[in-house]
Amino acid sequence: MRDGQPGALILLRHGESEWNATNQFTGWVDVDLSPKGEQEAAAAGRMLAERAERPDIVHTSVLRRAIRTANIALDAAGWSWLPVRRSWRLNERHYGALQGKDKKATLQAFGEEQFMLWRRSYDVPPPPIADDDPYAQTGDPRYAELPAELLPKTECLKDVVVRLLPYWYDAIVPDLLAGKDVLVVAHGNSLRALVKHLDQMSDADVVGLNIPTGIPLVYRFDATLRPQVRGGEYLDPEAAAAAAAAVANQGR
Ligand SMILES: O=C(O)[C@H](O)COP(=O)(O)O
Repeated sequence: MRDGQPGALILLRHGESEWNATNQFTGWVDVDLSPKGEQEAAAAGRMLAERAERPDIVHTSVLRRAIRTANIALDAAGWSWLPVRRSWRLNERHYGALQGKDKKATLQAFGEEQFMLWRRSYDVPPPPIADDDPYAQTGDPRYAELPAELLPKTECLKDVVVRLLPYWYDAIVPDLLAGKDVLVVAHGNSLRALVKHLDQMSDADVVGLNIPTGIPLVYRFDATLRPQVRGGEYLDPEAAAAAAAAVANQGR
């Protein structure tokens, strides 16, 4: 918390999930952290305690890999008592009919161009998931109050920007402008959407942006909420660069 200037924003992608480890498209499927992911979450918490502002409030998606990452990191930092809010608007991008599919097999079946269009293009969503697909969210009680037209069956990154921004402006920006430091624990593509917005990246440039698991990324702002450093500052920049390159190469 600080006087007269916006608080800091700390972004944290969940630790490695079970399906990151097995290289499967995940999206809204509610997989757990892998043992390595639990370790990454604890290490992120220790890094935060040593090198970052203590947040005044924490936000997570409603997916357990983000929720558990936040819990483990906060516990490791000694901050388990912090208030936490959750929203589906911070969820991973819905990966449509690709949810559950092996990334390498998908690359081999559809080729590099189509694979990368689905993974990284700004406005081409994967095919929609069928309601009776075992990896669809049909009947999931956590989305029961969402009107059917808001519950996605697939999303491109542009769709994520559109559903994320109301939460950004209504739930996060007021705290930042009040000088509070905010931790957001979310996902590779929901954080890509947020970083695109913060850095005013072009649709073309965001294609090359990859967010590593478990390494806190800190944004500090000027009075008009423009980032002081474009792209923010990773607390472990070398590890972040290596891990982001590994994310970019998934499937190969
Ligand atoms: O949902 C997923 O599969 C991952 O969390 C993000 O995957 P991507 O890096 O292939 O978009």
